[in-house]
Amino acid sequence: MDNLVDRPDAAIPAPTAPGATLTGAGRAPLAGEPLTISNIPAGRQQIDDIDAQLRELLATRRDLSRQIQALRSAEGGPRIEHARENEIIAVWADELGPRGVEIAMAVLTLCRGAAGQP
Ligand SMILES: C=C(O[C@@H]1C=C(C(=O)O)C=C[C@H]1O)C(=O)O
Repeated sequence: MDNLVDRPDAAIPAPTAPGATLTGAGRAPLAGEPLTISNIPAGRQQIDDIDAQLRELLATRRDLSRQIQALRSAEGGPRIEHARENEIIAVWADELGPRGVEIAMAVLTLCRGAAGQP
């Protein structure tokens, strides 16, 4: 697929990965870096790419979280630690307000799962 991000410099090489996006500087965007688009399909492509990255990160986070929970359970501890979860929620709240709290709680719910649940 063609790169849909604005690339004023025609000499910029094509992205190496199919569907990969580049900044105007011809490199992959850094996390948190603002991206400028000039049409709706370009913006939607960016959003789809970001959503895919978020899903991958969530899967990695869930795997790590489950490993920690299993280690603690194996040591006879509780699978869930509310104090740690409250610290995490507070960070999200500081950054994003009430919606951050909702997202943090959804993330924690995903990562906790229930016994025998994916
Ligand atoms: C991963 C852990 O275990 C559980 C899962 C957490 C998480 O997904 O962030 C946080 C606290 C615990 O309820 C941990 O204690 O760090």
